[in-house]
Amino acid sequence: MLRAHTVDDVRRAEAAAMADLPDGALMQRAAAGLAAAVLDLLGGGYGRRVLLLVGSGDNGGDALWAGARLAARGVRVDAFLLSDRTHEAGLAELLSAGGRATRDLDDLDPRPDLVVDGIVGIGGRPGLRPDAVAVLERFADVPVVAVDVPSGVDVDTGRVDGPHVRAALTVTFGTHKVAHLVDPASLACGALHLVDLGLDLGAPAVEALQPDDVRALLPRPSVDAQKYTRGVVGVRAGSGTYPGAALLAVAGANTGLVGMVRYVGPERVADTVRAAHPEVVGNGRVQAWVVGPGGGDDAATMLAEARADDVPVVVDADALRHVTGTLPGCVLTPHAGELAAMLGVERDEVEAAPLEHAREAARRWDCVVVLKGHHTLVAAPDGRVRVTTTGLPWLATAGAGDVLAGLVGALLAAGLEPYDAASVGSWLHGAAATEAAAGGPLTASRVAVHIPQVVRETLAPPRSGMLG
Ligand SMILES: NC(=O)C1=CN([C@@H]2O[C@H](COP(=O)(O)OP(=O)(O)OC[C@H]3O[C@@H](n4cnc5c(N)ncnc54)[C@H](O)[C@@H]3O)[C@@H](O)[C@H]2O)[C@@H](O)CC1
Ligand SMILES: [K+]
Repeated sequence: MLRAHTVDDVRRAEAAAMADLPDGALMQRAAAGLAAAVLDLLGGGYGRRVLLLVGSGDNGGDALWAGARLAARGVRVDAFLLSDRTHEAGLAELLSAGGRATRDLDDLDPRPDLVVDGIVGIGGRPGLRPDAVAVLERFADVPVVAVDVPSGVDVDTGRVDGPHVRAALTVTFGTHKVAHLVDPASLACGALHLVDLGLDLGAPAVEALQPDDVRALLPRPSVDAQKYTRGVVGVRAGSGTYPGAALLAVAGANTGLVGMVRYVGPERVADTVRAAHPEVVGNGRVQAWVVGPGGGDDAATMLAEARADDVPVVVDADALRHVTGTLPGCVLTPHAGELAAMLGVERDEVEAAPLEHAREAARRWDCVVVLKGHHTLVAAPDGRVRVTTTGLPWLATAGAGDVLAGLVGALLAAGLEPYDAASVGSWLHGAAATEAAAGGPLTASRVAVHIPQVVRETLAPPRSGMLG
């Protein structure tokens, strides 16, 4: 599991660790990891040129100590000091290693290979001051390595309300922070590299499933499995106007993860579904329903009928408009626009603070909420949040959500808890999209086709090491 903690969590863990360590030991670990990552990115040391942007706090200290290590490896290191206050020991170390420091923009090496953003870290307020904006603009074409977090983002919420750094790589310390995983800040981080500090941290604020976690959670048939014991999922979707949504939701449900798939909808649509998926049968008992894709005016009835069965329901698309009371045990799968309409706010507000809105929705409707986006969020009513880091921008395509709803429904019917069904479904959906795209465009139908292959690869035992 990839875990992200709040600033308070990190401060507490760092204080506990520092009580047992010599002064500055954590900063040395951080700086060593940062310097190694920068050397890796530069492809070597001697002759390379690095510009450090140094703020007043320990984030600047990390940059200076790492800069000293780089200078010792033959890198030309210029430090631009953004404040009258500078980490003194770090600055002295940089200068004695042969680095240079200035407060004058015109004194800087005009052509650095890399900028290191040590403006602010977890102690920073969101936004950047004009001097930081000016230097970033001057070197706008140079890749940036962010120290701990891209300066200017709101570390605990992932909001980006003002100017901020856009990094090619973020080297973080001790644990991931919320901003690394949650949009829109996650979009400013580039690749992530975690340097271990040996911190003892508690429960994370948000987490992201990794292949091992998905492997452990994925349902698989027991040796004496029958189709009914493996779970039956029902899909109520599609209408005369949107027959394709039914096909896609059924495609997402019918990937072999359950024993049986039922479809309930207009006869003409049912014929099309059966023609494409001959295994699919009609109405009957199910362990979970998927309701809403392409439902149009029938969505309210679809939701009421599914709810009458007293099994978990995945509520998607048109059915989301008909959610009234709480839905314990169910899963809502809105995109930002749909969630905004449900909460009575503007879409922009949801996009600016998806974590806050997903959490609020999960609390309000007392169910799991999947807020779809670049990094889809899965929020549980008890406050837990998982972030999906699989997938790619090509997945922003019509019908992809229908496939996801069907897939999550199948995992619910197979017996996963709603939080696991939603997060595992979202993870598989993203991974299947990446396989389907193979570096190029994709369509929603192709995502469904690739799900079994992703399940196969995920279930395969990890390759053994030398001792394995
Ligand atoms: N606490 C620890 O044990 C460790 C901290 N480390 C580093 O220390 C960082 C935290 O250091 P600090 O607590 O000193 O805080 P920061 O260095 O993140 O920033 C705080 C300083 O920046 C100023 N500031 C706040 N917002 C600003 C803004 N928007 N623009 C310009 N200046 C602003 C503040 O006045 C304050 O002086 C971490 O992010 C990490 O890089 C690492 O060395 C690992 C160990
Ligand atoms: K930074």
